[in-house]
Amino acid sequence: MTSSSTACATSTTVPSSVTAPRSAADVRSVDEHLAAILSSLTPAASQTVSLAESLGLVVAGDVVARVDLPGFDNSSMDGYAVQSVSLAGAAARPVTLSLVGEVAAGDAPTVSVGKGEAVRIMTGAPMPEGADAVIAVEDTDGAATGSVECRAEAPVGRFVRRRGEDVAAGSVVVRAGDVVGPRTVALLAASGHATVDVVPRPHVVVLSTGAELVEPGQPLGPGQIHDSNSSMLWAAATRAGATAEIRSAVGDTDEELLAVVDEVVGVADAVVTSGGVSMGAYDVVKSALRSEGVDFVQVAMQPGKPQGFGFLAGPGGRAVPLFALPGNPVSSYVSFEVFVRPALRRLMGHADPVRPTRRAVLTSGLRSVAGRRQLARAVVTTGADGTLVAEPVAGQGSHFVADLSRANALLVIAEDTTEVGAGEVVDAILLDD
Ligand SMILES: Nc1nc2c(c(=O)[nH]1)N[C@H]1C(S)=C(S)[C@@H](COP(=O)(O)OP(=O)(O)OC[C@H]3O[C@@H](n4cnc5c(N)ncnc54)[C@H](O)[C@@H]3O)O[C@H]1N2
Ligand code: MOO
Repeated sequence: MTSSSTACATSTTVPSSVTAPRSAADVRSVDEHLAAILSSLTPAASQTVSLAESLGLVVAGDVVARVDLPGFDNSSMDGYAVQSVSLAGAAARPVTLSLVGEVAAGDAPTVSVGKGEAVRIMTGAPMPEGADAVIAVEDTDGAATGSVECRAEAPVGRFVRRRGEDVAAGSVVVRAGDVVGPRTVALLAASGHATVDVVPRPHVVVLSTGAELVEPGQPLGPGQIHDSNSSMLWAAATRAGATAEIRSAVGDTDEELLAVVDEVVGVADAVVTSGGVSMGAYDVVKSALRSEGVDFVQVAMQPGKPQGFGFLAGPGGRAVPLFALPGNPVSSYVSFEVFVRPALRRLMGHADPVRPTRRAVLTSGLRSVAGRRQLARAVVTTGADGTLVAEPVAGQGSHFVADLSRANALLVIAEDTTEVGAGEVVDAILLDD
């Protein structure tokens, strides 16, 4: 593997900001580290995908309607297409019209409607020539042949859906930057599109390191633990909109890790590792990848202090971003939320890739280390008056997986705050989309 300093990609280049000057003692603020990551990434080149593959993706260019919507004047009711004048006074004294034909949805009408005549018509069927209104079947005797007795008037345009009244052919229906949702898909399909140009999902490879790790479900030996970070990061990447795969946990030697990394840069648009980034004797990610273009820094946050980020040289000069997250499960998750999710959303073309914060009232106080932004796990609920209420989970240590699992929010306690009391209002990042 070559150093990323020589890497170069068409859509992703290695920017100077990745290695931008840091604050004293190699400590970066959360905002500095996030800004360095985001400014180094650009959205992937667009791809044309079927509507079935487009859900949740960002539209790459304006889309123009190929047809008018509705495409033709048609009835919004099952009933009879008539000339409005034929039914003058019908509310007071029923009027009988002669039935001259029938038109169903999907038919091309062959009859026209004159004064004193009616054509039986179904919802969505094209209006026959000459008709300018529809009387609903409920206001008639419901006849299918011969003549129909009508007991209501039908002003011009009654129950008629006009061609182009929703969308005119040639007008923009979906804009670049829109995120495809169920309603977008409906509009694209209705306006003549089977495919759409989108920014594709990045493919994320998740790698966990540590000789103590055993696959979930396997028996544990002395000192061993189940690898929970791989599943967690896979799920988080998938939830963020990426596709993701797990490579089995890697041991604690540089050679092992480098061999796996060398292989995955061929298939990954981003690599996320967990573990091996702090000060220990076996912190393999740091020791193996430092010389491969990954920058290891301390970020002024808790949890998630040790972080690595950089670009690996992939095939064809592709620069593949690598996020080296700390191994403690809570630190790993919080790091993903704070740095990796926004990065993946940036690669996917989202204009604002960072989750918004909401204001929430604390139910109990929290202490925080001076100089570090704390991202405390909490359960946020909506109070009776609509305000958000945040209950910090009991276990705020980086190993409390059960409390992490219960939480649905991260509370942001600023770097210069060492204590917040019950009843105070704090910023909360809600984690469930
Ligand atoms: N002397 C110091 N020690 C530590 C420091 C420090 O500044 N000086 N920082 C601490 C902080 S903060 C963190 S966070 C951790 C980060 O450690 P690593 O990223 O090197 O992670 P490991 O040592 O590999 O593991 C830490 C912890 O997490 C468990 N782990 C690791 N991978 C997984 C996984 N895939 N699934 C579940 N659990 C995992 C591992 O067994 C350890 O218990 O360093 C502190 N130490
Ligand atoms: O910062 Mo570590 O990530 O506290 O647990």
